[in-house]
Amino acid sequence: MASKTFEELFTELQQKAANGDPSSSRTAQLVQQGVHAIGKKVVEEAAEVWMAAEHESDERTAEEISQLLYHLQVMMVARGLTLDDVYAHL
Ligand SMILES: N=c1c2ncn([C@@H]3O[C@H](COP(=O)(O)OP(=O)(O)OP(=O)(O)O)[C@@H](O)[C@H]3O)c2ncn1[C@@H]1O[C@H](COP(=O)(O)O)[C@@H](O)[C@H]1O
Repeated sequence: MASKTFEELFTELQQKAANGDPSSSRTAQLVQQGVHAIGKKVVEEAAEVWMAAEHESDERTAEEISQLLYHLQVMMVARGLTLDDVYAHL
């Protein structure tokens, strides 16, 4: 059972970006650093997904995918995109 849905996480991240303290919120910290820093994390996490899928367990692969999805959501928030903006292309 998921502890939160993709949509619930996105709403939480929008709130953290708007009101969060960068000293305690990873999201607020990343948004403050900007799209260049967030982009580097997206690429890093994508590579970790690839390596986990080829060489590690299902659990580790799922964990890396969750971290990639988190950083993609942070990028969306930093760019002011909504979930609907992305869903329109799915
Ligand atoms: N789902 C996540 C999540 N997934 C991944 N991460 C971050 O991504 C990191 C994983 O990347 P790495 O393995 O590269 O970790 P790292 O080496 O410590 O990262 P760097 O300092 O090198 O960038 C974790 O340490 C977290 O900082 C997340 N940070 C927050 N969330 C959720 O986002 C919500 C808001 O969190 P805060 O903004 O921190 O309040 C909460 O529900 C959190 O559970």
